[in-house]
Amino acid sequence: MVTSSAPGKVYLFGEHAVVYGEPAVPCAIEKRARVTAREIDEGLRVHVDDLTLDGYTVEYSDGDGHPDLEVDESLVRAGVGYINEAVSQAREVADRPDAGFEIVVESDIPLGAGLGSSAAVVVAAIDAATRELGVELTPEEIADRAYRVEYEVQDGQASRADTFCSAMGGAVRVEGDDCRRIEGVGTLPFVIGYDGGAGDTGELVAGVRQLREEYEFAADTVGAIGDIVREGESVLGTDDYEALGKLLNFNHGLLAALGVSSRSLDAMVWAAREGGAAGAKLTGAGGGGCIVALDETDGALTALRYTPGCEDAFRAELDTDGVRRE
Ligand SMILES: Nc1ncnc2c1ncn2[C@@H]1O[C@H](COP(=O)(O)OP(=O)(O)OP(=O)(O)O)[C@@H](O)[C@H]1O
Ligand SMILES: C[C@@](O)(CCO)CC(=O)[O-]
Repeated sequence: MVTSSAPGKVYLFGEHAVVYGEPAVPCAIEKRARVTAREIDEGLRVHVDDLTLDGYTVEYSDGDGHPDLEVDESLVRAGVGYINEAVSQAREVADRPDAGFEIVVESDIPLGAGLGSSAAVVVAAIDAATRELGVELTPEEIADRAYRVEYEVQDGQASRADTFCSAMGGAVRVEGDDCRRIEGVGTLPFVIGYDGGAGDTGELVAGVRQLREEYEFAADTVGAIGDIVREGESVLGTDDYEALGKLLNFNHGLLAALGVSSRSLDAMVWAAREGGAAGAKLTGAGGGGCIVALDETDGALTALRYTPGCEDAFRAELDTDGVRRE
């Protein structure tokens, strides 16, 4: 039996624009998904705890119905898809097409909220299942296999950013197929606000695509996000949180212009800024979910906790570890 874990992430800069070949900088955070894999005679049994924040448990096997009636069927179907594909990757890598698995998934990362829950689950699952079959992949190989899973399950709507960041840990830079770790970043005082909701990544990406096709200035806006990322890279590692924060604020404004913010995300961004954060922006696909702020003091955290619509607020340090065996 092998247990592996992998971190979630926030985008310091560049979500959405990364879909059009601009660079992005996601950062791994100390919130993890843990997956345990045990080889069994045949088939696939999966136990999922915390599929929603309310902590339902779902159990299913190949071909079975889904006996848990309390969890939304589409959520279960999507969850099944990620695990099935991750297990297929492990079977292929080990050249064991018929290997059976019992898989247990536990995760601290809210779903569809911009913190990369699916990537963390897939990365941890591939690592645990391959090790259980006696094969050890490098983090880069796991990142590549996990990207193929996300690409498959999300119908081609996936960049390499989430999976590469989760596998490698730390701050990373992704531009098309070019993925690398950014060394020497030091600490980043992330504060996260969560509105309890989620966004539909596919729909939000499609909305930006449409705007980009309709208006040249929307295409320019996407390009300007790329400029912010390039500027941000030169500030990373200097501990100049004020300069970084200003760029976070600018990035949020452009994402809002592209229509991917929401009332509750904007409210949390403003609460964090007024609480003293150096800057704040939505993270991930948007529409609902999480914002990320930079704040060394407790000001933004306290302000978020008193903000109507903010369900949870917490600190999440940069996690320099990527996928690891527990
Ligand atoms: N603990 C878990 N157990 C099983 N499946 C999970 C778990 N966490 C996430 N998933 C799967 O990942 C899906 C969410 O992935 P999605 O890509 O929509 O959002 P995200 O990765 O959380 O956020 P974002 O891509 O905006 O950063 C869930 O609907 C579920 O299918
Ligand atoms: C919106 C997006 O840029 C980030 C979602 O986490 C989509 C992607 O890169 O796959």
